[in-house]
Amino acid sequence: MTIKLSSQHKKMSFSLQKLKNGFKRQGPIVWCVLDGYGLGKDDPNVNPIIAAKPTHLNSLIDTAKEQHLFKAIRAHGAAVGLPYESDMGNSEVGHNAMGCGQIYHQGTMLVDESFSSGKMFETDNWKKVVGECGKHNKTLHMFGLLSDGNIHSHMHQIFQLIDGAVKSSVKKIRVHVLLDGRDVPPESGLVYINRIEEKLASLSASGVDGKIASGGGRMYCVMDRYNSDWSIVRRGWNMMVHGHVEAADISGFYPGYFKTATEAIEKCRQLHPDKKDQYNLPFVIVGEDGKPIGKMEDGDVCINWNFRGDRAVQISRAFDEPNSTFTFFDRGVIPKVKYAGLLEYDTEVHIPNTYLVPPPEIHNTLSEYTCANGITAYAVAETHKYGHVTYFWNGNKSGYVNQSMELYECVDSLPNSETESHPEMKAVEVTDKILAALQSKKFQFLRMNYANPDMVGHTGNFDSCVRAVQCIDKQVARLAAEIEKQKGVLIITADHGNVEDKTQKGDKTSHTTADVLFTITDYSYNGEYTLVADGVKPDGEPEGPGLTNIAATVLNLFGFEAPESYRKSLIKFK
Ligand SMILES: O=C(O)[C@@H](CO)OP(=O)(O)O
Ligand SMILES: [Mn+2]
Ligand SMILES: [Mn+2]
Repeated sequence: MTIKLSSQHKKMSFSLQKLKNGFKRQGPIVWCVLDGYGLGKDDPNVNPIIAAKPTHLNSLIDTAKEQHLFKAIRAHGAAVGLPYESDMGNSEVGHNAMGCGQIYHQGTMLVDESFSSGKMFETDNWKKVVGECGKHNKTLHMFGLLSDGNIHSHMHQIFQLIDGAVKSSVKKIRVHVLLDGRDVPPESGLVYINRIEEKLASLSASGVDGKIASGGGRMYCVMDRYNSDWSIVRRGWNMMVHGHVEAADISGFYPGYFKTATEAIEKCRQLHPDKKDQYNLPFVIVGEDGKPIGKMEDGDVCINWNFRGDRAVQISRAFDEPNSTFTFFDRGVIPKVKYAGLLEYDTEVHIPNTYLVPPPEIHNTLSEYTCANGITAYAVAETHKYGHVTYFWNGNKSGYVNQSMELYECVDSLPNSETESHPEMKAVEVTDKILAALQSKKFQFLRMNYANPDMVGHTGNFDSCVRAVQCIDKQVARLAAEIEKQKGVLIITADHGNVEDKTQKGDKTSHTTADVLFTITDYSYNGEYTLVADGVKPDGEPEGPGLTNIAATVLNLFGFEAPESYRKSLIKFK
């Protein structure tokens, strides 16, 4: 697929032209994202959505289909700025795409480009960080998600970093591995461990001592997001920086300190067969003398190889910030380590201080246009997805676009570990919040995210997935009833697939490449428009439709022409 890219640097004026035909919807417009709700097979044995029989959602979809206000749209691969058609969608690229109406080369693509051209290895930051490490014979530490899921990280990029470090004369590398099991099969960790161990062993031919120094599951060590649970970051910090496993994670059966990563993972699986890679207990590798082989020392360097920001921000703060602002846990004696992220993770508050590849510069977001054109906006989600409808939505910037025009609200999530047993999560409370916002009549444009289909989808548990879908079905009915009362518009879509493709065995935990639904329920619909017909591409575009076409569609519903730089609206006026 050839994709015309948005200019990365062009800034536009934000005032919009009114539609020439005078069309405009008066009521509130609500954009509801069902996170991870893809269009799957019509088979209740593999698709929890079919098994759940979501009657309210189905009836909204059926009506939209009759009115030609329903489409299946693309949410993966090139349509959201990812390098390969085999790349499943994810929340970052999906919410970026929905929130900016344009296709940008996403982080992983920018990393691939700057690694393969060799550009990154010539940058001042690379020389300052890794070059100096080689020159002064210090240890290079590297950590991140050990995976080729291409959502937070990719193995081939990790290997390219290692090769680059060897070329820059680094002689000692210590790797801290976070097991995935969420973007790749749930118990595939040892496959990736073997691959990286082989790679590290091959370095000895060049006189480089490379070893795994510590590790643990991504959802239990390091990769928290949106300040949901700082103990996850603390556990990871202690194992990676201090070579220390916390007492609560140690038992007679699982001593926490091991000779090899494989031994640690196998022990953990015996102890907790239900936990799988994502929740693997932390482990630290020790040498013959029983001492950790990869504690961080003054003068060492540490690279975070994850390119995606949400789960990289908190650990970056732990490395970068002084005690005066970092109050989340006691970091102990902090070694003077030079830290670099693969990308800049938050482009508004600039986290981390040092990064290796410039991130996508997402300009001209929908929020900038709505704020500039007098449209008041509201956003809500529970903690696990709060940043998705704010930070990702606004192009990886964490603050408000215009606080006098917007309100963002967050409902506290339950801990991750309770998602499987409480698949209802906080959907009721999120709905309560948006209903209150609607009833306040303060907002014209309201967006929200139901976390359940995605978060429960990641547990792989089929029955929990069915309950998750049934729960959001009820909540969507509550939401729709209020929007109907206010003669507003309800848009339902999803950022990528996940929940629609599961097994009874529970061994499918990842996102998918499925298309997602796009449905408009317009409670003052009078046949004035439809969506572009099936098989027809949005105006003059070579491909599509996809998530990036929604923003222009929404601006049309507000009575505006979409800006030139946006992917085309899906609306056809009669
Ligand atoms: O949990 C996450 O970090 C990702 C999967 O790695 O899911 P999502 O993109 O839906 O946030
Ligand atoms: Mn998502
Ligand atoms: Mn997900």
